[in-house]
Amino acid sequence: MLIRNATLPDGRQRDVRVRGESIAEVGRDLDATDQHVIEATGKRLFPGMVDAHVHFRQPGYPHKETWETGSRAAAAGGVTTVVDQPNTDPPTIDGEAFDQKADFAADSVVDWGINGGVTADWIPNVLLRRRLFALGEVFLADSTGDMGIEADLFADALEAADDNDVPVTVHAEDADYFNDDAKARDDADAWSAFRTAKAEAKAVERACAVAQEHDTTIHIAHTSTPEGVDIASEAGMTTEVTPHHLLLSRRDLSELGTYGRMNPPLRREKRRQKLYERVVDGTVDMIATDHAPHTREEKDASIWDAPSGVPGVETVLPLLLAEARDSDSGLTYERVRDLTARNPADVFGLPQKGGIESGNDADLVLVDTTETSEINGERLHSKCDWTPFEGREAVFPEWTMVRGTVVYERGDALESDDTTPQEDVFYDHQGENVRGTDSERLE
Ligand SMILES: NC(=O)N[C@@H](CC(=O)O)C(=O)O
Ligand SMILES: [Zn+2]
Ligand SMILES: [Zn+2]
Repeated sequence: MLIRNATLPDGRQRDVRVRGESIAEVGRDLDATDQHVIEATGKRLFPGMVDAHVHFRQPGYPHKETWETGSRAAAAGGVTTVVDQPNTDPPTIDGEAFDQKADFAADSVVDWGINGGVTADWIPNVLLRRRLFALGEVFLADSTGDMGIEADLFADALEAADDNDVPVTVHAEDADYFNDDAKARDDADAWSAFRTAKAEAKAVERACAVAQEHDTTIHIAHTSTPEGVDIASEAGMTTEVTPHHLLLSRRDLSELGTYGRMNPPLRREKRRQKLYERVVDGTVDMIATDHAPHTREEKDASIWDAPSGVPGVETVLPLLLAEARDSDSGLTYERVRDLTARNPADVFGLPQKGGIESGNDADLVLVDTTETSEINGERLHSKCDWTPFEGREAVFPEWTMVRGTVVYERGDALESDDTTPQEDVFYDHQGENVRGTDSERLE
């Protein structure tokens, strides 16, 4: 197969030859004899996004999301690798729970990794011998799933992970710095007033100090404050930022209500802008969504009773591409590529992912950045039929390919002879564990 005359993120126009599951050649005027040609003139080709932080909710909460619906949403958003977090039921804290989740993940149309969780009941020796993507998110404070842990356990977990060469990701909030005065309020902003920016900064500081004591590195999940990013980056650790912390702030809460409740919470507009600067200038390593779907029924509660979390896996790359279209944002297409593909692949050690280079997996996304459309929650493919980004401009993929197989084609991008609107199409494809296959499972 030959993808002809695509514009790469750095602006070069190239043909890309896909053979089997891999990119065979990137060059100019490649021979198209006997090739299935996909015309890409005037369109941009990106490496598929590696989203290091999603919650696909199976096993345990299939009414919120399943591996089928979550991975379809990923594919429709140009995400070709997802990493699932451990706060499922059962939590992914032992070998059996890992294996059970891996069986569900077989429904995924995109490639995947599974993280292992840390609680007082975890079985490190067994868990760390599974093909884990990483240990984490290790919850330093309670979030959805109530998996918050004590300081001693964090240090033990770091040591165990280090001994097994498994990366560690951390949900860094410290409940000692939550502001109980906010509990007297019942407006949506009370959640942001309660889970303070300081609670994040303090937890990042402590987690980084423990990592340094153990002469190892950690990755801070969903950093929501410039303070948190700076502390982590100065300590030599890596960070991710979510699309909601990048693009939304406390100002949006009057409209979002409990649909804007997540952990860590939305911050003041000033902080959001400083976070954005750090995403632009390279201090932040990657964007990850923390895709955390909950149903409308669950979200329609008081600010203290509603569950924390917002979906994001289908809208992240489309939103970032819309930002990159706007030259005032400072965000370039190359930076978007680094934040969504190259850096997560580097940080988590996936040499075959993250770039349009010969030899890499053919994980590709074709987009037409000359046009935007408005995000509409009901048209998204997650079970969660709402989004905090309703109405925002976005650039959705025309198609998404995972290891050489087109897994998704957007309906209105398909050629059609009549005027009836075409449905989006998903194709059968079995995503693989990016850490290795079942048959290679270590015992
Ligand atoms: N971010 C959230 O607010 N919620 C996440 C858990 C988490 O990432 O902390 C969830 O699983 O719902
Ligand atoms: Zn978290
Ligand atoms: Zn999370």
